[in-house]
Amino acid sequence: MATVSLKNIKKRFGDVTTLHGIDLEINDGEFVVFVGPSGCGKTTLLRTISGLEDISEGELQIGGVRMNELPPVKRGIAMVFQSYALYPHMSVFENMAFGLRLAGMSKKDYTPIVQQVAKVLQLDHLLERKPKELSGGQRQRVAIGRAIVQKPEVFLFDEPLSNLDASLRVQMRIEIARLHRELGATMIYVTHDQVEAMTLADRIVVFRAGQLEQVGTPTELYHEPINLFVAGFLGSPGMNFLSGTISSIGADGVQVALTGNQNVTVLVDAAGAKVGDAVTVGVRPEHLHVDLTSNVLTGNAVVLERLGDSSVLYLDNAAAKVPMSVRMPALRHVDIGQRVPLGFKPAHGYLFNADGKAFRRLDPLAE
Ligand SMILES: Nc1ncnc2c1ncn2[C@@H]1O[C@H](COP(=O)(O)OP(=O)(O)OP(=O)(O)O)[C@@H](O)[C@H]1O
Repeated sequence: MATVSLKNIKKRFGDVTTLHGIDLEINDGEFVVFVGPSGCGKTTLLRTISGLEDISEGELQIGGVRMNELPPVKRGIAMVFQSYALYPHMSVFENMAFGLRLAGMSKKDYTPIVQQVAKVLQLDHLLERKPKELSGGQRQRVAIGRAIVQKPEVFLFDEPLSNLDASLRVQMRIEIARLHRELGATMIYVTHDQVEAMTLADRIVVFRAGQLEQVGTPTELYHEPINLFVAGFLGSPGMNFLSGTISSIGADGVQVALTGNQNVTVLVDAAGAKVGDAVTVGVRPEHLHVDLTSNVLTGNAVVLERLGDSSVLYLDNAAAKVPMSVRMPALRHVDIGQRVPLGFKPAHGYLFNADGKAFRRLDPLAE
């Protein structure tokens, strides 16, 4: 059983505290993705789990056994880094076999293991090559293969795909998802890539300044973020935020008077709110449409980005601090400077109080 249990984990570098008491239970076989802004402690936490960094306070258990004092090789984990960290003078075969050889396994015993994993990763025809004779994607497959041959119970990935080009990233992402299914191992994965987080994770952990902000399935975090920070962090382009005050509260939702004489209704549970409260309305770019006549917001087009499969239009709006983004059909044309009215359904809106805490949405998965 490779559960990973973090109990009040703290990490200090000298006087500076980087992790402020992390509590997290990861299930056997679960795929957990860590996300958060640069410097929030994701890599540090991964390194404390692996044993590359000491834990200043708290307890780490893997499979129910305390790991704090054990060296990395005794923890049943393998780590894959962004930089691949392959030995340049060794062949692919030797790189993949390195850990097994170090553990004292004979060549006769490790050769079939390396060959079998190389086959799964489509590296079998490259075993004699040196890392410099490989593409980035092939090198990262060697690094992953080197981890797999050790049959770890827990894989730790630190931005493993960030050095690859876009199409290779997609291929490798699919490969990692397949490996997770086939190996059934527990995986902890750090990334800055929204798509990797949303598609690979059973659960996503959002970090902020050395603390857990929210833990949940990708769907929960996307549709029911607990606060403005999580709402703004997941989604690309990010959620639009519009400031205003509550003008009425009824059974069909909360009405908000937005800056700039715009009135919208958002379908949320208004517990704790009262008329006159300052609030922030959130709307995702994909939920704003030109043909909707409810909750109309009007903006002046400033930039139209054509992405091929769709376009993103940016508009100035009196209630938004930064230009609002709107996902548009690929070929729709909008002139820069044109005034564009956009509506959204009340069920698609989000509402946050003055402290940034989200009100509970009444129909979070509404089409
Ligand atoms: N060895 C170290 N000594 C001192 N401070 C460190 C050390 N390693 C990390 N830190 C600090 O700890 C904080 C967290 O760093 P960490 O690399 O874990 O962040 P991260 O969330 O992984 O960031 P990124 O997404 O940019 O990789 C940073 O402020 C960093 O400067």
